Amino acid sequence: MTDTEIKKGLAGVVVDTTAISKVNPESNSLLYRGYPVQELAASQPFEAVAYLLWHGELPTAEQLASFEAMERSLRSLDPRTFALLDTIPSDAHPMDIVRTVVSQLGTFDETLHRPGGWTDRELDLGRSAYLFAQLPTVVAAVQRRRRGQEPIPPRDDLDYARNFLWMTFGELPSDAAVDVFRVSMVLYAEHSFNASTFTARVIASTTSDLYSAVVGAIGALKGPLHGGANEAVMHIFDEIGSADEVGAWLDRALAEKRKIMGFGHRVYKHGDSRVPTMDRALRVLLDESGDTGLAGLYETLEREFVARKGIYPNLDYPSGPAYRLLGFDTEIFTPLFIAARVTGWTAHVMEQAASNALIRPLSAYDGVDERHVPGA
Ligand SMILES: CC(=O)SCCNC(=O)CCNC(=O)[C@H](O)C(C)(C)COP(=O)(O)OP(=O)(O)OC[C@H]1O[C@@H](n2cnc3c(N)ncnc32)[C@H](O)[C@@H]1OP(=O)(O)O
Ligand SMILES: O=C([O-])CC(=O)C(=O)O
Repeated sequence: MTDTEIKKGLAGVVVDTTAISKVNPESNSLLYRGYPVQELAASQPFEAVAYLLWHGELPTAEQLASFEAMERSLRSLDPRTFALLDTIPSDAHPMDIVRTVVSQLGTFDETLHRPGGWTDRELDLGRSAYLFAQLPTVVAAVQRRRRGQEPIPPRDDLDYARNFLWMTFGELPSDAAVDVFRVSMVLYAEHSFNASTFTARVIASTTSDLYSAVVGAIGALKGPLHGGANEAVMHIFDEIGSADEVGAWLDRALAEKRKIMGFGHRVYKHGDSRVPTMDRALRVLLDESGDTGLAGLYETLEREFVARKGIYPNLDYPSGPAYRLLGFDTEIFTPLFIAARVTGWTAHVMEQAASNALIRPLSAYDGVDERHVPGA
């Protein structure tokens, strides 16, 4: 061992600068390119937020129209993607399926077939738009396949949020419900150096390509300590059953030292900046559905856990029940997070490339002392 101070999990370590988002735990705020996320969630289509993250400015009306037209033109899946989906076990986890498809999309990109141009910004903007447009079609197809349903082709008369829901369910919910979905996408889009974004930046730092960075980021997002928590929240709800059971369930879970999914955060210690906005959005769906059982469970678990531990919900806590009320399978919740976060990941890949240094920290060795192979 050396005397070097080890920051396990890189907690509190500042590894680089970023101009993409600012997470401020003191003021409980989150800015995308300087704009409070709440203002973006209240006013912007998700397409405009993607554009903002990549370009640094909100689009003009003309820029938005041209970006939307491009996005709509890139939505259809290649027949080879359907063929790939047919080879994957139908009960494979949707995160693994989406990760595999993104990997395949990288192989379709002929600009990557030879070294050179792997980190070109103009090409990366095109690749980012392509993934942004393809992921809803992929996730919707994966959701439908789980239910034994045929995929529904994209509709270029619908915006991102409406088209996503249309391709998944073959019908559109109320405008209020569509808006809840749009808000969730905006809130999930970006969050500085979280584990999956950092993974993407590590991969980009080797001057590898953007698809490889996104595939790695998906792997990091899958874990329940990170993005997988929105799925895990609903497993916990299903395990508890009803509000009446919360107290006894929580006592048992805490005695067993279980982590309660959807609570806690590495950076925010007084609550997640995005939760009030997502909580209001969830309440729209709870009111629409009249599901008092789910509302009671959601409120009681939060109240009882905060009272016992003083640890607050993160974004995954209200998002889980919101996605259930929108009609998605629990295992599709984290793929929805992928579709949103691909905007932030790719913005970070381009930022890393623009000012690159190979990311390669040190470790302190604590294994056995030097020894020798007998007879060598
Ligand atoms: C979009 C996102 O990725 S947000 C995060 C989503 N993840 C989750 O919701 C999973 C549940 N939460 C957690 O596991 C943690 O809060 C994390 C991983 C998110 C952040 O954790 P860290 O900053 O590493 O803190 P750490 O896990 O060390 O927790 C500190 C203490 O609070 C406790 N704690 C933190 N979160 C929780 C929780 N959800 N349930 C129970 N105890 C918790 C820990 O057990 C630990 O207690 P101890 O000091 O007595 O050992
Ligand atoms: O910032 C983090 O560590 C996790 C998180 O909330 C996110 O990625 O949205």
